Amino acid sequence: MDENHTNVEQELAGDGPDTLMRLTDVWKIYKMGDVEFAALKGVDLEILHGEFVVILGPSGSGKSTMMNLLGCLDIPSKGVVELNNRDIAQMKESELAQIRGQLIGFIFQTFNLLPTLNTIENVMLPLEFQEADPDHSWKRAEQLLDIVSLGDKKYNLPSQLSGGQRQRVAIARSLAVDPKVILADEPTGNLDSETGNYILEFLSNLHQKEGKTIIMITHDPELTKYADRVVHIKDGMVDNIEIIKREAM
Ligand SMILES: Nc1ncnc2c1ncn2[C@@H]1O[C@H](COP(=O)(O)OP(=O)(O)OP(=O)(O)O)[C@@H](O)[C@H]1O
Repeated sequence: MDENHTNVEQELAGDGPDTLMRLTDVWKIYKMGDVEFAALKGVDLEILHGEFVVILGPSGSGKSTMMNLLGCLDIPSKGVVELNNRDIAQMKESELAQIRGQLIGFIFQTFNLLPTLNTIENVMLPLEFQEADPDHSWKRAEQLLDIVSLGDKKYNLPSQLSGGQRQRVAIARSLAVDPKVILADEPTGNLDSETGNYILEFLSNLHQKEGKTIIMITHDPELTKYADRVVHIKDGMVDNIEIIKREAM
């Protein structure tokens, strides 16, 4: 087994330190011709394995920029982003792709379902990328659709589902490879409050019962109620970090 392979296996197993991700003096500077814009300005942040962290900030504060770094979709202009103590800027693209495909489940505000694939095909997609056995993928997708109460909508196209149902398909898809981390960008942004609440409770359940690390990005303070910590960001900087102490349930 080569060294890179071993490293990815460790990343995926979550072996090692308590800290899943560490951002140290992270800057992201976008260049538009001669003009530069600093979207993140020296962010320091640690995310622990098994935490539910909400990153909260107004529009333009740098949340999506941060999500791209936490999701290993981008690297910083300055500073270091580490995943299990390894600098992501030093990893090969193939290794980052494997991490994105197996360690992290992504959920987006706009659901990002493929319109020409039906519900079960959308859920199976990440497994197909991992070249999983098709029978196994089908069974796993069926099981996940049952979990999100959409067992009877397997053959519907996304256009034949409500917004809340589409987001439940997207959640089932994000869980297909059983990732350790769920990265959710405004997951309830396009949903009414009742449906949004269902999605939030579902994520909280994944955190409490299955120990998944949940990183959720939002502008809405109402969505912080299940978080262990809330990271407030403002103008590309961490304004403060709030630790939520909940009554024992
Ligand atoms: N590719 C880019 N080129 C130039 N500037 C960018 C780019 N992407 C983002 N920005 C700028 O960086 C800042 C932070 O953007 P970002 O999308 O991270 O904010 P956000 O908090 O996610 O906002 P929203 O809640 O509105 O999605 C904004 O001022 C934005 O205009």
